[in-house]
Amino acid sequence: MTTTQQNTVTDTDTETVIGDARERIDALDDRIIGLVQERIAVSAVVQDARIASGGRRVHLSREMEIIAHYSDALGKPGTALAMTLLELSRGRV
Ligand SMILES: O=C(O)C(=O)C[C@]1(C(=O)O)C=C[C@@H](O)C=C1
Repeated sequence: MTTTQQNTVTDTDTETVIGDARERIDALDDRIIGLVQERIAVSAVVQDARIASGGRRVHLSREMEIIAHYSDALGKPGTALAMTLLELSRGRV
């Protein structure tokens, strides 16, 4: 096998690895989006119940717990992710 042929095989393998991994990423992203949509719906149940009983939409101490949970698990970007999830779930404050 010549060097050029070896490189061709290697390039094909690389494309297969990348293509397969990207399919898995796309499938994971679909599941993550589904989970985010589910989170938004469950959060609405909590907010609606609180508002119906005379409370407010926003519960800051609970938000601090959620942000801490994400930042403990994922570091500083976890904070941004938690804040994005909260904004998606209760709108902008
Ligand atoms: O856990 C609550 O009390 C909620 O209302 C849910 C939720 C959330 O999406 O996590 C939404 C708004 C509140 O400010 C805090 C948290």
